[in-house]
Amino acid sequence: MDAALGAPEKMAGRADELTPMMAQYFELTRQYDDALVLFQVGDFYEAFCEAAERVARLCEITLTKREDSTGEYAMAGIPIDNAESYVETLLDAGYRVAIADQVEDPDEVSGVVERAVTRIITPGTLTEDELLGGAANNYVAALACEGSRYGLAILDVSTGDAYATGSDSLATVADELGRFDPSEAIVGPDAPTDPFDCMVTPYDERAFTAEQARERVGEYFGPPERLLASDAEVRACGALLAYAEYTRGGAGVGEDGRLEYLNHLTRYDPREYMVLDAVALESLEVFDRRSVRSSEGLALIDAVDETACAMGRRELTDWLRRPLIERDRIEARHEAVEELVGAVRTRERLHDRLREVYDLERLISRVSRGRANARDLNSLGSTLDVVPEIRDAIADSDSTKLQSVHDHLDDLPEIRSLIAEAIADDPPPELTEGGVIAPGYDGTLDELRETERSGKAWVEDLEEQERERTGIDSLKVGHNAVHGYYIEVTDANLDRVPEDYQRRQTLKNSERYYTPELKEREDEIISAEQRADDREYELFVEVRETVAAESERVQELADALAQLDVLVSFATVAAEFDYTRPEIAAEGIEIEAGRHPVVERTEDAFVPNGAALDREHRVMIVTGPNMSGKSTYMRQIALTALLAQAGSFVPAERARLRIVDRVFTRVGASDDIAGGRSTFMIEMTELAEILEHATADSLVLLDEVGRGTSTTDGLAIARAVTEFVHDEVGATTLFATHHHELTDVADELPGVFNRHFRTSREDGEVVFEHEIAPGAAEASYGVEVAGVAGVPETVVQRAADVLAGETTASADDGVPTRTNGSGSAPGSDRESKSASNETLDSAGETDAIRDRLREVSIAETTPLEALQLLAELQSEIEE
Ligand SMILES: Nc1ncnc2c1ncn2[C@@H]1O[C@H](COP(=O)(O)OP(=O)(O)OP(=O)(O)O)[C@@H](O)[C@H]1O
Repeated sequence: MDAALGAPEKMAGRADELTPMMAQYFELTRQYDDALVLFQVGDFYEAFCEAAERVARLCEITLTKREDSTGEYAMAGIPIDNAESYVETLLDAGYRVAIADQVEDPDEVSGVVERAVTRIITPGTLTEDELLGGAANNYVAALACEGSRYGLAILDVSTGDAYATGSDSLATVADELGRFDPSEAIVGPDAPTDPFDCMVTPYDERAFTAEQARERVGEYFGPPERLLASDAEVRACGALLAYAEYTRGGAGVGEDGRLEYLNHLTRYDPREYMVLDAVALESLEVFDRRSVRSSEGLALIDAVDETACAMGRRELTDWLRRPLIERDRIEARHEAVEELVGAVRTRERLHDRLREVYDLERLISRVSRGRANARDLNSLGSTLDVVPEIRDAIADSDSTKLQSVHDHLDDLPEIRSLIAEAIADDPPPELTEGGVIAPGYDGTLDELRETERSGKAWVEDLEEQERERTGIDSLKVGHNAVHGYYIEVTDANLDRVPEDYQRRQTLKNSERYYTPELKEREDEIISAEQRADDREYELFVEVRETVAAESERVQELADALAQLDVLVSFATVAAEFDYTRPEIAAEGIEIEAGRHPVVERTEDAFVPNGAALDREHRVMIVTGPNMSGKSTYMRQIALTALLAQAGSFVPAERARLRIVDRVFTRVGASDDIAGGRSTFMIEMTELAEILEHATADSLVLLDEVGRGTSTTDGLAIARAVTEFVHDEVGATTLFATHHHELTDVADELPGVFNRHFRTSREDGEVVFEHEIAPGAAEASYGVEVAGVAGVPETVVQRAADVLAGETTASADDGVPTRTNGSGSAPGSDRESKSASNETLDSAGETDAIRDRLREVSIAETTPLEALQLLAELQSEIEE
């Protein structure tokens, strides 16, 4: 157990003697023993004992100590005003943070102020806007297991987005987690933690019991069996709701403990969407640009994001993460986009209006949690104000999708006018200091403000009056926070001070007075002001509760606006970058002049390429030198399918696409040095996954499979995989390879065909044309590309010599030779130059090295070990 968590040992020993404040701290640390308790003492959040040491070290703040009659305790304090950055540091270090606020006004109690945990901040349940990076969703997940069935629930506490799904396969659960990428997870008893890539903690087992879970799900979403498919799902959902309530620590939770803004759950079957596992999302660079290949930091989402509001951006993320597989739904989106592409003015108007839309999902969540201020309500109000115009703009649309959005655009008229009438125009962020309620909304408040105003006006006139009465021209009337109103007279005029003046304060060169009447007015002003402020707060809370009661309608509106924003965004991108509406077909992938949506933005002269695959031509072997464009081409086909199924138009002149159930990728291996898995091992694991799960409806991208091992093994594996994919799986497959021998398979298997990337030579240099053409490439040009990439000339020349020598030598060795069309490498003019090559002929040495290499088990060798071996072999040769 981490010593920084739970009740400090030092206090446990003398629990009965602790001062009342420390006793409170002790009790809270005992109760919230899985979180670091930050305990409010005035303007600071304090931690004590081991927790203080940990906080001080992590947050780099000074460790002090507190001494009282019971002893000395280490103490570290975080200033409340900028607690966020410190809390973030603690979360990053893997802690949950329980915030224990003072829940009583210290001025109003004698003795120790009551404190309570008002929220527990955890990575997956953040709602503090400052800590949430921008518009993106932040998810917490729960996994439960019942027999062989897994149930997964996912929730964004800041927006109320909730999902549930289930499967018999842990791999499917892992794929779904790959889509959502949660930042925290809780797991039920018996549920595995290995599919998670985030902070995972077991949580109170009781919350996972069927009985408790069923009850809780019922409270939020109605009868569980109407919504969820298995007990495992119910248990995951119930536990997740319990956890979300727990982290709210009672604040902003309804009377019955409910989080009122959570009232909609999307239950889906993983099979309702195109499956995109974490490997595919990463290698296609859908959300993050991780590899060095794609240019200038753009991911797919950046290339197609013209959304106007934060909700739209989140919705777009969701559509790209879960592309559809139902033809009708896909075509409904295309139809809407088509209509918006054609209606330029409407589209622009919609975009402009949507920019005025605030993040309703987060606003309503703040409203329900009792954390919204008057500015938030005004933001909600101004968003509702633009809804009628948005609704009008699509009122006459033909598209059924736009019509359905239209029907959900409810501007909540009563809430809109309530906010307009009740909330002041430019309110302060605080709620207790007045200025939040508009004049005219409440008679009592207006009277109080009038009393305050007329009192102040009387005071303002007083200076002039008293100057006249006393004849003292320099007399001043002023106010300060400590002494209130006063009349100030300089020492030179003290002899003219009237009798009814009573001394209030003596300054260096003057005296300050008050009169009984001034005092009376002052009391009136203060009391009216105080009562008005209290009244405002009371009214505000009433308004906020009325709005909270409509959270479900606000969420529906938010959802409609978000969908519209994505459709408008797709249409804007389509118009600006010349995308076309894909035709959804029963069979085949036919693309004319297709482009890579990201690379085309950064490559000045992007060369469009087509593709034609169908049942008779289902496996395309793509050859061509390094850098000729193979990877770009394969990804562009997958991205075209993904975009089309997300509902977007696609970057091509024409596209006819079948629906794909899953995209598999095995492209570019990255070393997993920390995990101790070799490149080859990763490659084979991913390959195994593909071969096991791909179906005839899948799209499979294989990039240089078999690269991490010897040429012979690599070729053998590549060939076997091609045959298996062709014969057994039947998936539409693109296979980029440097094994030219693989292109021979096209002659043997009917569904396999060759394409290559054209290159030409200009002044002895390779020129990449980036154009795909029928048939196989002639050779790989690897050595020339090394030259283009800046490898020193001597090395390139040496490589050219070795290559020529090897080609000759290998024929004698029985190692497979290149069998491209002409039977000789395109650099055949080099062969004569390297006739005197000496490297590969000292037989004994070569044999010894070969033997050692043969003994190496590549699958079990880490990159570091491989480097070591290489170094040893090199030194042997040198000796
Ligand atoms: N159709 C195209 N038009 C213009 N430029 C392109 C095109 N396709 C690719 N490129 C450019 O060529 C570069 C190399 O492309 P890519 O990585 O796809 O080549 P490759 O053949 O897969 O290389 P390797 O065999 O080394 O993996 C890319 O960075 C890209 O900028």
